[in-house]
Parts: sequence; structure tokens; C-alpha cells
Amino acid sequence: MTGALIEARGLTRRFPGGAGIGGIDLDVAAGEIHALVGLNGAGKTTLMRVLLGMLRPDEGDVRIAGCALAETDWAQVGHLVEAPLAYAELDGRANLLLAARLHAVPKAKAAQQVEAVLTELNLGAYATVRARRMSLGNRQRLGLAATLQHHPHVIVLDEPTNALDPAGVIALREALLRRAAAGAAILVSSHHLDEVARVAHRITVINGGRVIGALDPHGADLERAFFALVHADDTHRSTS
Ligand SMILES: Nc1ncnc2c1ncn2[C@@H]1O[C@H](COP(=O)(O)OP(=O)(O)OP(=O)(O)O)[C@@H](O)[C@H]1O
Repeated sequence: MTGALIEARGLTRRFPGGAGIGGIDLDVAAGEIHALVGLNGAGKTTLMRVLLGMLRPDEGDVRIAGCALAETDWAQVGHLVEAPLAYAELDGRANLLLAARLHAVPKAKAAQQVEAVLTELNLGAYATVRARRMSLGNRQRLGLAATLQHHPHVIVLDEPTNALDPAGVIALREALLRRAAAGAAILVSSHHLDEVARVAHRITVINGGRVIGALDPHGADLERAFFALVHADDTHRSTS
């Protein structure tokens, strides 16, 4: 193992019919933003769910901050992989206070932390609005705020820019860059190659449930490089 905060070796999880992920190795180091890109159905969400213990792998090993999943300190992890969890009848602030308590943040610190994240993600105007009255994008911001507010060491986000407006995309970008600079290991999936190029230190491409290569975030024409990798892999698989 490498000392990375997220380490996966040989992860395989197959669903009935054969879809899923196979033989995936992945590392995310402290201070690194590592992006996963792939077409719909490539296996990004499945990989994240296995990394977070939401799905059991058929084979392989996951370590978070050097610990097996059963020993992981989940208070040090922030993840948003399925729909953002929000209590519909609670307002933005109450939802965030609850999320802070679920991450074991002491009560005295939680209030201060919640105000900071409301400002960071431009959610101040929604502090007293019930979640059920929020737009999809603001509910996504609330979910991101709940995930990031306790400054976890490990962050896993599945398509976090979905439903965000351009201001939300920028606010999230800055929040992630700040946390990486402070030493967090961040794994993020996205379909937006331009956005990924702005934030990621490393980009891993997944296709058909396997890692098929990497893209240089500073490289020219990321889209072309992405499709070249996917096309080559599809061609290889259809002829082998
Ligand atoms: N619970 C499940 N049962 C059966 N098949 C599943 C299940 N979950 C995912 N799959 C299949 O596994 C494959 C990978 O799906 P996954 O959701 O991980 O892809 P993805 O890369 O996250 O896609 P998207 O970009 O559309 O979110 C797909 O073929 C999907 O249909």
C-alpha cells in the first residue's frame, strides 16, 4: 500500500448480467483532487459505492487513511454519492446542524461551522428555508455543504456539479481547491471535462467497469483524448 488516503486494489463487483466494475486499482493522496471520468454506465458510481462500503466488493481491498472499511473513522469522511440527504421539513441551517452532529462535531463548534459553510456555498439566503421548498440546485448545494462543512480528510463526490448553476460550480470548485490545499484527499466523478481540467490533479478514465487510462488535466483537447481512449478500449474489447 502507498500511504494514500484512499487506496483500492483489485476491486471487483459484478451485478447479475455482468455489469459492474472489475480489477480496479486507485489511489488518492492527501492534497490531491483525483477525477473519475467515463460514459454513462462506465462504473463510476459503483466504484464509489464500493469505496465507501455501500456495496460489498466480490474481490479486492479498500483502505481509507490506512484502515480497512470496518475500522474507518467515518467522521473524517465526507461523501455525496446518492441524492443529497435532507430532511424536507427542516430548513437549511437545521439540516446542516444535524449533519454536523452526525459527523460527530461537538455542538459548540457545529454552529460556527454551519455559518461558515452557508457563506462558503452562498446558501445564506436558504438558511431559514425548508429543504422541501428548495430548488434542485439549492438542495444539491445543501448536500454539498453537509458533506464538506466538517472539513473531512477524505471526500468522495459523485457528479457534484449536477444541477448546479455556474455560480454554484465556481463556489464548489473553490471549496474543493481550499480543502485539497489543506490536505484532504478528494475523489470526484464528473461528465464535465472542462470543469475537471480546472480542478483535478489527476484524471482517471473508466470504461466498461475498468480503468483504461489517464488524461493530463493540462493537456490540449481533453475531449478528443477522452474519446480516443474510450474508442480504443471499445474496439479492443469487441475484437478480443
Ligand atoms: N444495483 C444494480 N444492479 C444491476 N446493475 C447495476 C446496478 N447498479 C449499477 N448497475 C450497472 O452497472 C454499470 C455501472 O453503473 P454505474 O452507475 O456505476 O455507472 P456510472 O459510470 O456511474 O454511470 P453514470 O455516468 O450514468 O452515472 C451499469 O451498466 C449499470 O447499469
